[in-house]
This record gives sequence, C-alpha cells and structure tokens, in this order.
Amino acid sequence: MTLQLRDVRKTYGRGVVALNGVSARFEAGSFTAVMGPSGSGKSTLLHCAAGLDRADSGEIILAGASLTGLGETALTLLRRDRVGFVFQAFNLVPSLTAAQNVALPARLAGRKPSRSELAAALAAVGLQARGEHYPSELSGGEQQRVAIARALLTRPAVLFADEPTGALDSQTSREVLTLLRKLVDDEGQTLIIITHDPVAAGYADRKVQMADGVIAC
Ligand SMILES: Nc1ncnc2c1ncn2[C@@H]1O[C@H](COP(=O)(O)OP(=O)(O)OP(=O)(O)O)[C@@H](O)[C@H]1O
Repeated sequence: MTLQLRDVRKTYGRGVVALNGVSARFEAGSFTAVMGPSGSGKSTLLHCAAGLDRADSGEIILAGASLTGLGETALTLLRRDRVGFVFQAFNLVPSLTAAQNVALPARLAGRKPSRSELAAALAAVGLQARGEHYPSELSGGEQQRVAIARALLTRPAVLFADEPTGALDSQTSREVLTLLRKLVDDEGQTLIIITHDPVAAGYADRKVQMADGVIAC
C-alpha cells in the first residue's frame, strides 16, 4: 500500500472543519477519483496527504513514512522526491521552454536533470518533439501534459492531481485522462485525482465520495 490515512482532522480559522476524521487506503498502482460537493474537503485532503499542508491530528503514511512525525526539512524532501502534484491551472513558467519547465523543480532542488532524462519525461506524455516550445506555443492539453511530465520527473510514489482537466475542453480532457490512465496501467503509477466530472471519474478504478469533511462512501 502506498498511502494510508487514519482519522485525519484539519480545522481552519474560525472553526471551519475541513477534515473531520478521514480514514482511507490507496493501493500501489491504483487510480482513485475523489468527488464531492464544493467545500467538502477534497483539496484539503489532497494537500495534507501530499505534505503541502499539515493535518491537525491523525496519521498519514506515504510510501512507508509517517508525515505526522516529520520535521519541516524531512517533509520538504518527501514532498520533493516522493510526491507529484498537478493543478487545474498548469502553473508553467511562461519564459521557460517545456523542457526547462520539466527540469525546474529538480534544478531548484540543486540537481540538473540530464538531456535524456528530460527527453524521456517529455516522451512519456507524448511531447518529445515539443521540448523547445514555450507554454504560449502549446495548447491547454499540451501544457497540462508538460505539467504532468514535470510532476513525474522524480518518479513519485503518488501523483496527486487537483481538477487536472478542469480548464480543458471535453476532447482535450479525454486525451489527458487517457494519458493518466496509461501511466497507471503501464508504469504502475499510483494516482489520486479530484474531479467534479463523472466522465473523468469513469477513468478511475475507484471513486471516493466526500461530504462535510468525511468520506461518505
Ligand atoms: N486556507 C483556508 N483557510 C480557511 N478555510 C479554508 C482554507 N482552505 C479551505 N478552507 C475551508 O475548508 C473547507 C474545505 O475546503 P476544500 O477546499 O478542501 O474543499 P473542496 O471540496 O476542495 O472544495 P472545491 O470543490 O470548491 O474546491 C471549506 O469550508 C473551505 O472554505
């Protein structure tokens, strides 16, 4: 098992309970879609599980490490090396090429990815010929694929995606979802996405429904 949550709780200021005791298990190589109404705690769940935010209590075990007990430095390293995150807005740097965007997190961490490593990452998302292109020269779906390549460069234990197709039209969404499905089937990537779209959720092995800060089913 790659990710386990036990009775995870998170309250924001003014007593807003975002997570009210979430327990869940995510097997290695599985594709899960997290669904639920706005404000039900989906993003908070992903952010806590990915180490982007800290839960108040409970336990989160990712790739054998308990996030709860980690200090800031260890948590930063875990976030950098073991977790990939893809957002609805692709968050590419406009002044960098696709290849440079893919390389950026590694470079910020003090490591220079090799040309062949970058070429393989871009090839994995079908963009081997577009490495020298800037984001403005790429379609929305291509930009999201660059963001996916960037998230996969460290071979993360879990790839998290918060509404990865939220900014894409339905045809482009299907292409990106087919790519994500392929990463699970061919590479054994563990994948957890948030989506409001039942079509997107249909690509997953399992659907998890959140309501009022808990997993309803
Ligand atoms: N940084 C924050 N400060 C205060 N409250 C927050 C913060 N982030 C989230 N919340 C609150 O926590 C609750 C859960 O929010 P969360 O973003 O996890 O929901 P969500 O299910 O992802 O919603 P959406 O589908 O609209 O993105 C909401 O009531 C929200 O207002």
